[in-house]
Amino acid sequence: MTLTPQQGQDYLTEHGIPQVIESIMIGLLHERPEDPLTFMQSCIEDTKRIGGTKHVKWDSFVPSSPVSSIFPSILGPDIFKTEIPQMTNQEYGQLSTTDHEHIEQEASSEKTTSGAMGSKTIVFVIGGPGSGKGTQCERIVKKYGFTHFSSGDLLRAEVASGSSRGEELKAMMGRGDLVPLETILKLIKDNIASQPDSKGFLIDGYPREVQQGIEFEKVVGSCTFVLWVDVSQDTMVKRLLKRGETSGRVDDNEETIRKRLKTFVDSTEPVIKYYEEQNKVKRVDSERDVETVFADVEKIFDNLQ
Ligand SMILES: Nc1ncnc2c1ncn2[C@@H]1O[C@H](COP(=O)(O)OP(=O)(O)O)[C@@H](O)[C@H]1O
Ligand SMILES: O=c1ccn([C@@H]2O[C@H](COP(=O)(O)OP(=O)(O)O)[C@@H](O)[C@H]2O)c(=O)[nH]1
Repeated sequence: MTLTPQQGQDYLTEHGIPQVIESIMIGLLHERPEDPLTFMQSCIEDTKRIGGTKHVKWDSFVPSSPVSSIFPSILGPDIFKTEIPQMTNQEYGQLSTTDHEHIEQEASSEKTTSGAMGSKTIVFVIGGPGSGKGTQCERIVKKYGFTHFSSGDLLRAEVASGSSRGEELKAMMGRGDLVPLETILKLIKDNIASQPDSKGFLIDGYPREVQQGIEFEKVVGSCTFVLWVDVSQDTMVKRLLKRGETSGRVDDNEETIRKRLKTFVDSTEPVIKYYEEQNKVKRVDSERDVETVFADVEKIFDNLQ
């Protein structure tokens, strides 16, 4: 069969191949491994594990990314005639050179947190919007004394602080989009570092996408298990609309709720699959009343003691 150049290009683009190859090249340039073939092989395996080429970002194969902005310029913007893949929400590309340098410094200092975590318990609490994550976390904190960080609350505090990023973050959250990985990871990492005596951490509403989990485990520490607060979409919508009557949240409205549910299905459900493959997921059925759900949560945490 004869293949026109256009058909060839379409085939590659449809399967997300140029982005993956570019990302692998960026990873190779950053890491310069002695055995590049093994490195490339593990990038392909990672791509399969995170659910396919569409989940690969430009810095997916760069440990403690983001890296220096020199990489895109080394490769040139038109390799394979595609755009250089940007970090989530194209945020990285919009930052200034000074921001890039600052983030790079932060990324290297992030590596130090990892050792300090030792064998502390880290629980990722995952579930759709309004599934009851915060409600169960509150009870876990009371009974088991863990330190609770809600990623959404950290972002809302950042917005409320009036920082320069606040308005941008507010707009992203108002649309039900995910904020850039680096932003939320830095907030969580700094908060964890501020609690050196904690016996363990509940990270509520994070990771929202597989790459967030991978980066967290690289720079902070290994996740002990994932608590999956599972409930139907109908129930989530009902609870969120009810919460919206008093929460004052910009995203507790029908249109944004629909978008958040889609983000959950597209980006966060693969996280559950990723950790299920590592046998790390503990599911609770949150369709029932709060105390009945918590009775199941207690069984999980009692087993940790
Ligand atoms: N098991 C439950 N049964 C009924 N309502 C619940 C239950 N769990 C949480 N809620 C209510 O649903 C809403 C969303 O819960 P929340 O904990 O804020 O969810 P999330 O943190 O997952 O967004 C809140 O108004 C909460 O009071
Ligand atoms: O790691 C995170 C956590 C939250 N968000 C943003 O914050 C919003 C609210 O998140 P939260 O966890 O507070 O709410 P939920 O939707 O789970 O009730 C999300 O829709 C996202 O826009 C994000 O981008 N990354």
